[in-house]
Amino acid sequence: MLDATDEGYVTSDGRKIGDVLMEMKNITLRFGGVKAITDISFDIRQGEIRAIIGPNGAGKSSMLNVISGFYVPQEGEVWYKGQKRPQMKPFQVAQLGIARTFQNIALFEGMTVLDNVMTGRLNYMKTNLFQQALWKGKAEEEETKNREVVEKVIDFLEIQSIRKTPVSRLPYGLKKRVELARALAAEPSLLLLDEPMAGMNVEEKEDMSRFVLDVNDEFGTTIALIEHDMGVVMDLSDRVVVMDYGKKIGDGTPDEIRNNQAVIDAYLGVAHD
Ligand SMILES: Nc1ncnc2c1ncn2[C@@H]1O[C@H](COP(=O)(O)OP(=O)(O)OP(=O)(O)O)[C@@H](O)[C@H]1O
Repeated sequence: MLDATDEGYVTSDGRKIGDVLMEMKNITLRFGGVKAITDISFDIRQGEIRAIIGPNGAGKSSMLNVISGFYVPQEGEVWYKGQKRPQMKPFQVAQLGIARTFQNIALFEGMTVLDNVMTGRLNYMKTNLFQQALWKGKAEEEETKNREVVEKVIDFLEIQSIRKTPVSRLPYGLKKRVELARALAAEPSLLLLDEPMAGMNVEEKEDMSRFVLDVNDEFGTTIALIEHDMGVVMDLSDRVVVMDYGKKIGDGTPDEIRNNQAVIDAYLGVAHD
């Protein structure tokens, strides 16, 4: 077991993981008669890479959607930065510094890579057209800052050469990287990745894994991800939550999860009581 105190813990590769950033407390989510999540609690700590895994239909996407504010659970509480988060719309959650990517790429296909990444700055564009006319200086300052962040992200994710290319012309793996760039442009405190490697070939998966690790390392961004590829999850994550039929059946380091009998049974399809 990790010796996670209130102040955090140190990973096997020597990274310092800090205080609790987000805490899910006794979350239950139902769709009519279907219980997608049953009484699940776990936390996400500052600076860590936290995975949520589980077989098909386990409730992973539902959980990610609760974190992002898209679904409101019938029971339980979401705590963020030490405060109970009230019921919020997804755009308000985004304003709290939580950005996400989607399982099915959700980019503006007709727009260039640069323009797509710029949309990640929308929450920072405070001046409207009227204000821009009145305070040209302020609007220019804002624009400069937005461009700076966007260019930094584009450099970081090595997509300079395609910055003017319409997204529709890009191969799948690069589209996924542009989605990551857009989420990063928001300078999130918590980055949610919904199956970042889905549909990728081995080389694309290796690239994406490297970028996820680099983002965490370079910007200190806390990352929560759901992913089907077990190899990727075990390599990338500091701690893993395992769900099965809407319940939490495991929570720990990749090594602990590998040796957890309930997890092994769930993946082998052992019958439930
Ligand atoms: N919008 C919805 N309406 C009704 N039922 C839903 C809805 N979304 C999910 N469910 C049900 O909730 C359960 C959990 O689904 P969820 O998509 O969260 O699982 P998952 O672990 O992400 O699955 P997968 O790995 O296949 O994407 C499933 O039984 C699913 O059918």
